[in-house]
Order: sequence, then C-alpha cells, then structure tokens
Amino acid sequence: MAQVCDILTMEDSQQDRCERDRCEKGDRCENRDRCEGDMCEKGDRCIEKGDMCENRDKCVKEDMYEVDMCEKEDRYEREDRSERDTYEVNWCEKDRCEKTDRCKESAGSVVRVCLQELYVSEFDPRAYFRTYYSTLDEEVKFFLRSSLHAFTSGRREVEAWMQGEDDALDWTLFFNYLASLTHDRSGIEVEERLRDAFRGVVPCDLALHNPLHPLQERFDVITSTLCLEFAAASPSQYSTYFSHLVNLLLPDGVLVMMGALGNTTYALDSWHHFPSVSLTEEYLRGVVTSQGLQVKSLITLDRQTKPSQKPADHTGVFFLLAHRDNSSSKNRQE
Ligand SMILES: C[S@@+](CC[C@H](N)C(=O)[O-])C[C@H]1O[C@@H](n2cnc3c(N)ncnc32)[C@H](O)[C@@H]1O
Repeated sequence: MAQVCDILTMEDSQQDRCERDRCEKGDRCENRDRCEGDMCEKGDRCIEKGDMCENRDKCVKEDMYEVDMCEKEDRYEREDRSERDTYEVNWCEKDRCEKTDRCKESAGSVVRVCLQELYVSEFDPRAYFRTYYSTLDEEVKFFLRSSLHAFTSGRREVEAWMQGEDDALDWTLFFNYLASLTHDRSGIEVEERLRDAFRGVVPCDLALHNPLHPLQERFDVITSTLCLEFAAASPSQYSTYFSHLVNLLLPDGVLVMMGALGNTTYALDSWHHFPSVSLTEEYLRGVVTSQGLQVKSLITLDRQTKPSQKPADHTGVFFLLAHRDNSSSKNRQE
C-alpha cells in the first residue's frame, strides 16, 4: 500500500512494546507487537507471507490487513442536510482479514466509509472498556475528581448497568474512587444514586443539528467525555459538532466536557483503530467561545498512562466547564 496514513502511527505510539521504536524486518518484538518485518507475535517466524502464528496472528510481511485510514475532505449529505466527513478506508489488499470479514468484498479496493458508520460497525464498547477502563488510572481519576459525574459507554451497556443486569460492565472501581473523594457515601451508594437519577438512554448523533432528533429537549447541564474529538473527522467538523452539542443546552446552561489533547488515533485492540481530531487547549478555548459559551474552567493534565496501558497517542487530558452566556450576541440571535 503506497499511502501511509495517520492511523498507522498507532504502531509508533506503542513503542514500548518493541525492542526498538519500530520493528525492522527480522527484529524480534519483546511482547505482543506486530512487526513491520517478517516476525509475528510472540516471536514466531513466518515462513511464508500469510502464515499463521501460534496465537492466530498473521504475518505482517507483505500486507496482511492494513486498515489504512486517510483523512479526506470527502463529504456526503445526510437527510438533515448536515455535512460530515468521510474517511477513505483501504481495506486489505487481499481478502484475508479474518476478524473484520469486510475485505472479502472490497479486497484491494478503496472504500469510503463514514466515520459514524465505522463506529456503528466496529466500535465494541466491551473491548473499549477492557482496554481503557480495566484499571483506575490517573487520567480517569482526573475526570472523576474534576466532575464528580459518571460518564457513558455504549447505550446498551449503560442500559444493562441501569437495570443491574448480571453481565453489565463493572464500574465499582470508579464508584469507589468517587466515594473516597466525598466520604459521605459508599461506592455502592454512589452507584445507586446515579442509577436512580438516570431517566433513560437515547441515541445521540452529533452530526445532526439536533443530535437527539427526534427528541426535542434541551438541558441545564450536559456532560460529554472523550466523545467529540473521536466523533469528528476534522477540526472544522469538531467545531460543527460542538455547535450541535450547544444546541442542546438551555440558556444559562452548563457544559461539562472532558477529553483528550493531542490525540490522533486510538485502538481497541490490534484490529480496531479509530481516528481522532488532535485538540490543543487554545483551539478548544477558541471553539468554546466562538459558540457563545464562557469558559469557567479549563484544566489539563499531562498524559499519565503508558501506550501499553492505553493504546492511544494523546499527550494529555482536559476538563472544561463552560457556561452558555445568554447575553452574548450569538446566543441572542437564536
Ligand atoms: C473514545 S469513545 C468514548 C466513550 C465514552 N464516552 C468514554 O468516556 O470513554 C468515543 C465515543 O464517541 C461516540 N461517537 C462516535 N461518533 C459519534 C457521533 N456522530 N455522535 C455521537 N457520538 C459519537 C462513540 O459511540 C463512542 O462511544
């Protein structure tokens, strides 16, 4: 594949897995990394391209599955006429992607997929949970400390948790941490209180002018965690999505947003990579104020986790508290 696009830099961001920054042909990876050369995971040597290694990973030599995502300005229009970017996804050159199966049809060709469709088809909240929330790391603590609010995962997973289903994701670690911050209730009480407060789980698509369409409701407080920068495909789209989010805020309402800084890509596992808009504090501040919000607080934390803990390339995280200032000219026009 001629084009090497951003998403592949995930390999670079997992440097600590390899003996070198990048595995050269013949190098042995210390851990589970995939080499660029002819070594497979766990140090197995591929005899032929496409050979299977012990743990079912295929040799990366000569292609395998390169899920190559290129940020293009291709757009298409949705029913509500709001625009959204698409990504060009060049699935594998051969139809050997056993885990995605998609390439059987589009082998060797470049298909354009909408980022939203990528989320619908490839984002597995359980894999995401395993990768990013199996431990209580300093970045998550920062979010919890800063907001004292819980946040969302896939809708079905939130519903399962609300209904106390046996196989619901276990957020005990995080509730216990919240409880330790306030000392006035136990982790279980924090969890129960949140469960009681939930009214429902509804679909939300930030590409829509009204992200909760067909619901017509606006809110005093909106929280959003690690969402917009991953839902948008470009800075301009981030700004558009932000304005859509602000449409849901009542006059005088408050937006509590937490997210990643400097992140260009993240992975759920070896197979599922997603792009991201790389944010800076300055850019974020500009977007917030351009939408008529007043920044009440914007605090950041430098990255606290290793790439092996979180296979993402963020440089830090932020917590934003912004107020919808009704006196601003932008908000008065509505
Ligand atoms: C990195 S995950 C973050 C999940 C969770 N909010 C958290 O705090 O860990 C990105 C989330 O953005 C959501 N997302 C992607 N595109 C979206 C869109 N167009 N509108 C709303 N949410 C979207 C995905 O469903 C996914 O849950």
